[in-house]
Amino acid sequence: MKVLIPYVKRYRKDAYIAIISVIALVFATLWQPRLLQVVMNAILKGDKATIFQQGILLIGLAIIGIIAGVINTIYSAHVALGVATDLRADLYSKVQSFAYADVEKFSASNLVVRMTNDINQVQQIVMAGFQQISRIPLLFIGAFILAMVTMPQQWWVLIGMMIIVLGVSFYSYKKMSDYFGQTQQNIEDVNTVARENLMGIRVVKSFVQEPNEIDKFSKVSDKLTKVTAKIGYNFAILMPAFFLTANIAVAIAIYIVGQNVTTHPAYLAAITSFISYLMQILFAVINGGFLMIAASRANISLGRIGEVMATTPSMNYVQGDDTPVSGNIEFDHVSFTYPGDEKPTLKDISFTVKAGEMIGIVGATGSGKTTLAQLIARLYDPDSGVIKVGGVDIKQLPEKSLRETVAYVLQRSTMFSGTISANLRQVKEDATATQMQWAANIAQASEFIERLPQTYDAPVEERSSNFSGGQKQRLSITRGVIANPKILILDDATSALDAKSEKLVQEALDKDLRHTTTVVIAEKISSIIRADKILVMDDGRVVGNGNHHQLVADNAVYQEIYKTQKAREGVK
Ligand SMILES: Nc1ncnc2c1ncn2[C@@H]1O[C@H](COP(=O)(O)OP(=O)(O)OP(=O)(O)O)[C@@H](O)[C@H]1O
Repeated sequence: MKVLIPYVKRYRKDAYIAIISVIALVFATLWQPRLLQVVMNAILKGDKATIFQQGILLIGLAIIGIIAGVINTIYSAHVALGVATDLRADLYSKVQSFAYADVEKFSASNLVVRMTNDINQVQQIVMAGFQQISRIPLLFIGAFILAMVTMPQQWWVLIGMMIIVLGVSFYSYKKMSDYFGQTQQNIEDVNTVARENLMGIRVVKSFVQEPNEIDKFSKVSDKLTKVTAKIGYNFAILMPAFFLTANIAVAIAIYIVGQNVTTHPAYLAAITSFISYLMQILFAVINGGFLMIAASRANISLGRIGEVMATTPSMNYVQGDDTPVSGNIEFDHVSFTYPGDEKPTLKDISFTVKAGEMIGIVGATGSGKTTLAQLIARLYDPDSGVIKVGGVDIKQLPEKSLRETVAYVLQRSTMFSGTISANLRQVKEDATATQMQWAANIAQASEFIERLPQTYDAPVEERSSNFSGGQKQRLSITRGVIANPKILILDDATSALDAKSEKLVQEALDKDLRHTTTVVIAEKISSIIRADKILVMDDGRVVGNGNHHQLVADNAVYQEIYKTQKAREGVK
């Protein structure tokens, strides 16, 4: 909970108002039974002046209580909303500072739950805290003292009731907070299964996986139901147990005091007041318990938020001015192991590419092509060796320089929801309509964009679901080339394009991005056949480096790939 203090301090004024108003509310609540007692006594005595005077006071006190309650709710909400908004913003900034590997470590969906569900829990506890935290002890102690003062002879009823009520509550709340901890985990499991299913709904439908998916979902959902039902049973027992205890205490008090009412009529007023205080004590205990449960849930959430906040990004960029670099690439004895893996994925890789050259990367699936490309874009840092871009170690390049130099187009990269132009302007802020057209022409995207009613201002849905696979790839290539990068990496980025379109993209790249170094990862040799240099990868190593003719002549792995594809596709 310490994490919250600096955030609450930012809303100091609202917090003070919330606390002062809650004190006024408690005062009004505690004083009402006392006044009622006075009014009742006056009624019994027929003292009209006191009835009138104290009656007005009673109404005034009730109004103060209502106003204080409203003010407290408003200002508690100000603090809670403010804290949640700031915490969410900080968490989001923190995640933005993460390296790709850090995001992978937590998983994207897990981070989303922390930024939404967990922040929500914290917001609720801050709200409840400012509404209840001072109210509960003040009400509890105040009502206890006033009940004692009102009917000191009934002290044992009060103490007896407190022991039973506190005992029952302690036992039940302890049990319930365990269940609430489990619920949190179960909700997360239900979320994960549902999200995975909905994101992969096409696969689910095409493989007729609905029954299996329903089965998977039912299992996690049943677990959640069971724990929730247990909480329900506990509540079902707890509430009547509380009220039974309170009612027994009240009944005992009435029985004992009732015997004296005929001789001491003032006891009637006192017992009314005494019962009100008993109810207030009960209210304090019940609310205190709920607050404890909410606090333990929020504590779990705060722990999860704190874990993200305490993570130091595994990659840092040097600060400094934008350093323009050329499109040369150099790998010098680079090896890389994925975090958590034992064996390296890339082993001792060395090669150089001159600015403006085209380099192809081929190799069996899983041989490390994408991993190598990711290292050029510095999504990961190598375990050993040096990667240079434009002659500069990429670890010495400010992030902005690297991003401006290297554009990375993935096979399944999606656009952000918004419009096509907004996506392009994320890469090149000041992109003009002509520049967008230029980029779309290269990617063979202008034809379908210009057929859309709003052309470049056409909407892009979440995960670009309103575009076909081929259109998504063309849009991604458009985004990749819009800023005229020094290095363009196309990671299987034309796989969904027909042969004719792919050829047109290649020709446009050759013509319009003549000075750009192009790194093309492809399954098909036809996509890289014209490259200045082709790297052949096998099990994390570069086992061939040359142009197509050289490799066909002397590289066994390349010959094998070429032969297989030639037979299948008729590659010349
Ligand atoms: N994020 C990751 N964490 C751990 N291991 C990974 C990760 N990404 C890839 N790998 C592993 O690294 C190896 C190389 O993967 P990579 O994606 O670089 O191969 P690739 O040659 O591009 O394959 P493909 O042609 O199928 O795309 C594989 O064995 C893969 O399982």
